[in-house]
Amino acid sequence: MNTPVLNVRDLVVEFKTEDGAVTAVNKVGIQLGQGEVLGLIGESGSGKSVTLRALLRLLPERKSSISGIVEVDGRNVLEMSDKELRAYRGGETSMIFQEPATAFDPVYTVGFQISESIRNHLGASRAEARARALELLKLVGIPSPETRLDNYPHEMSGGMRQRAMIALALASSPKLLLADEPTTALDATVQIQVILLLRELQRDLRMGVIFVTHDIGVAAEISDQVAVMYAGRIVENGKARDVLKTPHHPYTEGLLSSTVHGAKKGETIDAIPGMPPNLADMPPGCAFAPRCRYATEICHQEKPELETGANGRRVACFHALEVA
Ligand SMILES: Nc1ncnc2c1ncn2[C@@H]1O[C@H](COP(=O)(O)OP(=O)(O)OP(=O)(O)O)[C@@H](O)[C@H]1O
Repeated sequence: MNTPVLNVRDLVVEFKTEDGAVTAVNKVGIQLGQGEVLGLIGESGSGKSVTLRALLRLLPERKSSISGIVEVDGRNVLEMSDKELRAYRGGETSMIFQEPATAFDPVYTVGFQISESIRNHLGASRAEARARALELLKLVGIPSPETRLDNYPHEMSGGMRQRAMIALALASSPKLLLADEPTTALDATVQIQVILLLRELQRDLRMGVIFVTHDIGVAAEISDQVAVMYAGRIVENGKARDVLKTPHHPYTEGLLSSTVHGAKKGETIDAIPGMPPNLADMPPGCAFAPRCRYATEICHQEKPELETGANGRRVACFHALEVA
């Protein structure tokens, strides 16, 4: 791997709930090189969003705890002071969301908000920041950017707002971009355009990107490496083309065959029977065992570790060879 921009080790996130403590993210490790895209996939509730939020320490402080190592560009985010965190969020690391309304304040123009971010993070003058904001709107392919600079968020279409949010995320020249299903709310053609745009920007700007998606096709399109999450753990990780072509974990295999069957967002995945476990009541062995057609006795008793094999592929399954 080239210079690592992100090094995550043993990341654990616990929430205090009425049912007791639940571990939403369990010993997650991620290595991401400069200019590399990681596609993070898994069913709803598997811990993808919580992982991204943990990387920005955007979790309810009193109701959650984070431990492990999160190094961005060599600095441990979990040890940053409040002041350092304010500079880091939307600075070295930016995030884009499914719904741009979460990123923009409705009472200010888009241009003003992008300029403010440039001024805060890069210390530019007002005029410089506005000129750079204009460049960014052009870069993300917004037509008539001079006019659009003075638009309020609600004056833009969904696809355009999404592009504007990407411009906002790029305002600080981040090293790491976290994208949480940024195209799910868009219709299919706009989705493809936004994904191609992100891919192009990421290559040109050499950013590390974590891209969360339900959609295996999107993951295959955009990712260099893929990590598959199940019940808070990474169960498989490796080069995108290897993992998506020959999965070694039964869960990845199930996700892939459900895509082949044409399951769309919101449809039940018929290739994987049953439901993910309740985090407050986890089975003693492998969390996937109750739904797994390969499961044997050991799977119901012991948790498989994430083992590294050939080509850097990591898999947590006693039956990985059989699946492969
Ligand atoms: N503030 C919270 N308090 C308690 N539990 C939480 C909190 N936020 C998330 N969780 C739990 O953490 C688990 C992981 O949630 P997360 O949102 O990361 O899943 P996800 O994989 O991103 O799903 P989706 O694709 O639906 O966004 C879920 O079981 C969720 O209920």
